[in-house]
This record gives sequence, C-alpha cells and structure tokens, in this order.
Amino acid sequence: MWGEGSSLNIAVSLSVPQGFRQPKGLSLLLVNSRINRNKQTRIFMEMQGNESPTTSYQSTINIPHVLTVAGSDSGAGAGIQADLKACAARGVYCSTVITAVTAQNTVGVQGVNVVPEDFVAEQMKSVLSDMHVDVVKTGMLPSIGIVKILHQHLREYPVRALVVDPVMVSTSGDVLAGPSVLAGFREELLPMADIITPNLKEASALLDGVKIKTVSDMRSAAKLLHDMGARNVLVKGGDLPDSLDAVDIFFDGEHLYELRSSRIKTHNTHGTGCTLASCIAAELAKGASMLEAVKVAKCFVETALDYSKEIFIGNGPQGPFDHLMKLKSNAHNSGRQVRFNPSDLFLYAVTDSGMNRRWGHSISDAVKAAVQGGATIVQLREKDIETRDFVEAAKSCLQICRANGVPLLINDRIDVALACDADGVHIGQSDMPARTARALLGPEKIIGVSCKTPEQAEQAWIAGADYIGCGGVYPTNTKANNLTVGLDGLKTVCLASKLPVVAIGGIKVSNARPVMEIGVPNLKGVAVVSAIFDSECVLTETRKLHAVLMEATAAVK
Ligand SMILES: Nc1ncnc2c1ncn2[C@@H]1O[C@H](COP(=O)(O)OP(=O)(O)OP(=O)(O)O)[C@@H](O)[C@H]1O
Ligand SMILES: Cc1ncc(CO)c(N)n1
Ligand SMILES: [Mg+2]
Repeated sequence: MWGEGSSLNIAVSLSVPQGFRQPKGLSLLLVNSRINRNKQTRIFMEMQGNESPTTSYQSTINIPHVLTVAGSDSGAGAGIQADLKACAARGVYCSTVITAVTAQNTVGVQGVNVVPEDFVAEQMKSVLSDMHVDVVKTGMLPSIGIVKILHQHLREYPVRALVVDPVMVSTSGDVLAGPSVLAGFREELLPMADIITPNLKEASALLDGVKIKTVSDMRSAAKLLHDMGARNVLVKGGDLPDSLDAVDIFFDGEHLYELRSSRIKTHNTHGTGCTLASCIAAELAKGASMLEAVKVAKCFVETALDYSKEIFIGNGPQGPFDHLMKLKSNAHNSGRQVRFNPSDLFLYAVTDSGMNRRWGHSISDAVKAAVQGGATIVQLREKDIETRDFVEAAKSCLQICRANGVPLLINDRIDVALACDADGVHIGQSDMPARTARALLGPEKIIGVSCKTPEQAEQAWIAGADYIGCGGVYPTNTKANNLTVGLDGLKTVCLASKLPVVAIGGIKVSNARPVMEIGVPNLKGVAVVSAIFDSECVLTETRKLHAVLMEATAAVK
C-alpha cells in the first residue's frame, strides 16, 4: 500500500548545452538511479539550458499498472492483444510478457510457437525489476516451467493481486495448454491466485472432467475450485448451452453470486475471456474490490459485444470485437471526417433554433440550404433543444455536410459532438477548456475558440485550438450582453493571433465587405447566424452573402 505523507521529494538540476531541448538524459537518469521504483517518490527535475528559460518536468501521478503474462494472437482478438486493448479501454497501463506466439485467426489456431522459458523469465525480470506493477494477469501458460518462473518472480516482486485466466482450450476447440500443465495449474497456480476465471471446459478440466452443463453445475464447480486453493472463483458461462442470459458464477469463499447480463446475439465473441480477466485486473489495479471488479468487467464485455455486433473482421465463425468502441466511426461507409483547412472559414454558417422555428425550417433543411448556397463550414448552435433531438439532428446534418465536403461543428456540447462523431466543436471562454476538449475529442477533430483579445488568442493557440472566432464585429441581437470589439478590435486580434480567424457578430450582406477588406492574411472569413437563417429562403441569402465575400476577396487581392 502506498499512503499519504511519506512522499520523498528529489530535486535534480542539470546543465545542458545550448540547443538541447528534449531532456533525453532524464529517462536515462531515472532508469539508472532507479529512484522511480517506489510509487511514493515524487521527482522534480529542472533543466537549465544556456539559451532557453528554465523548464520544469514534474512526474507525480501514479498510474495503475497491469502486467499480462500471456500468448500472442496474430488475429489480435484474444491473448496479449486483447489484454492491451482492454487495459487501454479501462485507462490502465499494461506491460506484457509473451509466453507463446500463436498463428491464429477467426477460424482457429493454425500454429503455436512456445517462447523459451529462460526468455519468459527475462521478460518478467525486465518488467518487474523496473516498473511498479499493481496486478499480474495470466493467460496462456504453455508449460509447468513457466508457472514455476511466475511463482518465483511473484515471490521476489510481490504485487497486490494475481488474476489467473486458466487458458487451456480456445472456444474454437484448439488446445492452448495441454494436459501436462494441468497438474501445475492445480498445485502451483490456483493457490497463488486471488481469482481464477475458467470457462466451462476449463473448469471441467481442472475438476478431472466433471460435467458442467447447467448453472447449478457451475455453482458446484466454483465451490470445488475454491477448495483447491483459489481465493475467488468466477466460472464463466459464455458457452452455457441454451442460455438466454450470459450467466457467470462468482464465489468468494463465503457467498455465491449469480451474475447475469443479457446475452448479446453476435458471433464476435473471440477473446471475451481474456478481456474479462484483463478488465478485472485493471479494476483491481485501480483499487476496486473483487466483486466490484468482476461486475464492472462483465458489464464492459457486454457493452463492447453489443457495440461490435455488426463488425465484420475475418471469415471464420468467431470474430473479434472492438474494445475501444471506435472502429465503426471510421468505417468506409460512414463518410470520412473532413480535414480542417483554414479556407473552410470563408462562409461559416451558425444555426439558431429560434430562427428555424420562426420560419418553419427543420435544422437539417436549413443546413442543407446553407450548404447548397455556398456555406463552407457549419456550426450547430442549439441552445434550447432536447439532447436526444440534438444528437439526431446532428447525425442527419452530418450526412449532408459529409456528402458536400463541409465540416460540421457543434457549439459547446462536446458530448453531442462525440455522440454523433461530428468534425469538431466551437467553444467559448466560459465553456470547457480547449485542452480538455482536445483530450476528449482526439487530434483530428476541429476546435474553435471565441476570443476577444490577443491574450485569449494566444491561450487558444497554446491549448491546441485550430482557429479562433473573433467578435462581435458589429452589434448583434443573437447574443445577449455581447461586447462589440469593432473592426479595430478584430484587426488587433488578427494581427496577434497565430491561428486563423473568422469574424463574427452582426455581419450581413450589406456590411460584410469592410470586414474582408481589413486585409490581414489570417482573417479567413465571416461567420453568420441571422444573415442567412433569419430568412424565408436560406439558400438565396447564403448565395448573396457568398457572392459579396467573393467580390471582397477579389478586390483585396
Ligand atoms: N454473447 C454474449 N453476450 C454477453 N456476454 C457474453 C457473451 N458471450 C460471453 N459472454 C461473457 O463474456 C465473458 C467471457 O466468457 P466466455 O465463457 O466466453 O469465456 P472464454 O470461453 O474464456 O472466452 P474466449 O476463449 O473467447 O476468450 C463472460 O462474462 C460471459 O458471460
Ligand atoms: C493466445 C491466446 N490466448 C488465449 C486465448 C483464449 O481465447 C486464445 N484464443 N489465444
Ligand atoms: Mg467463449
């Protein structure tokens, strides 16, 4: 356990030659001195270069860490690959000791190449002697020798918990650990385990071939396996015949729990066992109790299976599923995200639910008309709409925009942008910080920030935004209590901004020209709400504005 109050502060100062920016010596120093072995250590480093101001690097966050000792699956649905994805999805670091390399796909296991025991030991030592591991999870352990090596290393480098997935037979029926390791599993591995997670066939093999066909058999098996030394037992019922639910039995030595979830109708269940065990390990590493960890893990598997129902990878009977629940959004048929180009800011259409209501336009009809009229980017700014309707409207607008190569952004609502996989967001000074939005949305999404001053423009750049919106250029009714910065304020911000700028606020056909004519290269266009959406024919108004902007830019050039 690591507690409060006992942290050790170490300050190291290094003088580095001119031009040296990356503190490469830093990691070397840490490895050599091993001062980061203890989780209580707080390291504060100061780099002093001749040329640059002092840079500080602070490393104080303890990251939960699972080490998986398992086999590689070339098809990447199970084994080490599933473990890495499960831990990544659950926000836990995962290191890997590879015990065997399998040639495997969705049809079955075509070959197994066992890693020499010495080299398994070497991998284990490399990880455990250097890194702080919270929980070890085991998968395919193809020899008794490897079980013994694991035992020795855990004695030398104790961890908080050992999760044992006693992999013997893949669901395709292929043998991954033969009868020779059964004795080793029973005598050495089970007594070490904080939890074992056999499927029906594995539980049966460990219990000398006893038949397990019903939930009641699973209950008895869990108790018998507990008697053999495992502190907790989870008998998995993924392969339970004729079961409408996915039923697992958990036994902690005192209470039996029947954990049920809906059985997802899918062929994509390859690697559910490895994933479940890794997820249990990940939750334990974060500090959960055993029962909590098992429940979260089961819920995670169910959710990922449900998300992955329509995924098609490989031609065999049992496909992989998507741990990170992202693959569908990049599928070829959903249309590709539009890459941001500053020239997209040329005619920026911002919707308003009130105006659409007034003119009897649906959001998607209004957006379609704006795009047809020449809008080069669209932002949905819907302040008084139910979230469910917002997501639905955003999805249909996204289809229209993608078909026309026009990016679609969402105002303020990062959750809505994520839910419909929009191209990005536009945020204000009092919304979520741009840096946080970037972390949530990822590197490819477009982030715009409203800025009124050069300082705000600088902050937006530092936070990783793609463009800024500057205004109000003219007085506007769309936004209450909005400060008008005027053309002068706009020019000042444009000159200071490292990011492209779109002007906003009260801009319409009659006054757009002077905005474009301020002639600062990074002013890329104008954003409008009323000028196009507060009208009966959005298409006509957008065309008019487009023509004015074209004339103005031609005149400036
Ligand atoms: N179709 C399904 N719907 C919901 N949950 C499922 C489904 N299939 C399996 N599970 C759950 O997934 C977890 C893993 O169970 P399973 O019995 O499939 O393990 P396994 O045979 O070791 O998996 P694998 O060998 O494919 O890695 C269990 O919690 C089980 O209830
Ligand atoms: C490498 C490997 N480990 C575990 C399993 C069990 O699913 C598998 N199929 N392959
Ligand atoms: Mg299975």
